[in-house]
Amino acid sequence: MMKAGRIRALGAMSGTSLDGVDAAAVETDGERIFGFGESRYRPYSPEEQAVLSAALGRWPEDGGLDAALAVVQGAHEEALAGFEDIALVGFHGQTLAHEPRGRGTHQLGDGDALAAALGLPVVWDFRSADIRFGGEGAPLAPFYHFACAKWIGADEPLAFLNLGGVGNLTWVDPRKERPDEAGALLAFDTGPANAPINDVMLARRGEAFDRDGALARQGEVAQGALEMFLDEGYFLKMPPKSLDRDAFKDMIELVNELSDADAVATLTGMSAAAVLRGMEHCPEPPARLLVCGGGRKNPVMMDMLRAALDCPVEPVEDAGLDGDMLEAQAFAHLAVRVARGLPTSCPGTTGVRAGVSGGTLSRPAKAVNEEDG
Ligand SMILES: Nc1ncnc2c1ncn2[C@@H]1O[C@H](COP(=O)(O)OP(=O)(O)OP(=O)(O)O)[C@@H](O)[C@H]1O
Ligand SMILES: CC(=O)N[C@H]1[C@@H]2OC[C@@H](O2)[C@@H](O)[C@@H]1O[C@H](C)C(=O)O
Repeated sequence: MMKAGRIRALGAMSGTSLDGVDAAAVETDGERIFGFGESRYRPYSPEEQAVLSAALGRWPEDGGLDAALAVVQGAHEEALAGFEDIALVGFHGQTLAHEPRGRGTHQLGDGDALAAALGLPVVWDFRSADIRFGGEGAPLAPFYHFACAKWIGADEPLAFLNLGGVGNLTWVDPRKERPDEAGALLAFDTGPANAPINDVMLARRGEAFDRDGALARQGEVAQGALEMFLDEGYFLKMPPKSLDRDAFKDMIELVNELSDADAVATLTGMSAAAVLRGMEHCPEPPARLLVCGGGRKNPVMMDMLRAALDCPVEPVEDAGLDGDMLEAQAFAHLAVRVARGLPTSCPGTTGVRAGVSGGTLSRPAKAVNEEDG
């Protein structure tokens, strides 16, 4: 087990939107952030996206994943090569399926092979242990959000919202010492965020997403469809709770009869409404809501949140953080926690029975020999 001490770790995240791999370096001891390093975005090509898309929903035992695995490994090797002074890598992998109370969770990726390719120790498979101990396996960024809250000097409760393919919310009390202390964190997936908008944009317009909310701005939210969406049982469940990317795929049918602009406006309204429902679970009103992920660049979605919330709704950049790289940084920070045997989830974040340190550490043969000597 690694001793306490600050190191430069590199994290990689490829999210549910299947757009590419984010890689970012963080100086951290797994408890505190000391600074941020370089970052890189390595997009998936349309061909690679098609291979990954075809693999969504598959489990390791289903087989037939060789082509998708080659895409994930190749893209990560490119994304992670050439960073300087890195001591440890956190490799999230590409989520293909997530059924915490069913078959488990599946992040495609081979940490042994990545460790060998990079010549660096790699922590991977972050979510399985949490599920084995009764947790949702997600979200895992909250322990990093706690460190971010300390880094920005917050002294009252605040919330982080990630608007990726799926949305997730973390309420943080930075007055606590540790993230796994009772009452320090409450986190859960809010609902779909950009995934259904992207799906409709692609099907109807041949475009990957609704840039700057331009189409949603021209439409109106269909209230009937919005109410039917909010009747979903997921919104009645108490947190912690987590979602598969396509858990709400059928919601697209609710907007089938609408014009393109009204359909996209309504899906944008649904994502915002899901967040607003989630905000009701905060133990205390947060002083501010800091938003990361691609959805913070959608002014229509941001304005819907602002119109309904009492607290400021800001992109995380307003607090000096990088909203494109926050999740990649999270897996760098979490990798250090795993190497030190510190928990990466707790009852407040995933519903796991007690704090658990997830993840598997793979060392390249060379590093093992050096340590032995
Ligand atoms: N300028 C923009 N205007 C509107 N939407 C945008 C803009 N830029 C990005 N997005 C949305 O954000 C999405 C990408 O978000 P992000 O990279 O945070 O997702 P992810 O990390 O793949 O998802 P997750 O966090 O669920 O794993 C895009 O697919 C798009 O829908
Ligand atoms: C199973 C899985 O990959 N979940 C992702 C996904 O994308 C957003 C949301 O759903 C969140 O639960 C999680 O990612 C972030 C990084 C997390 O674990 O905090």
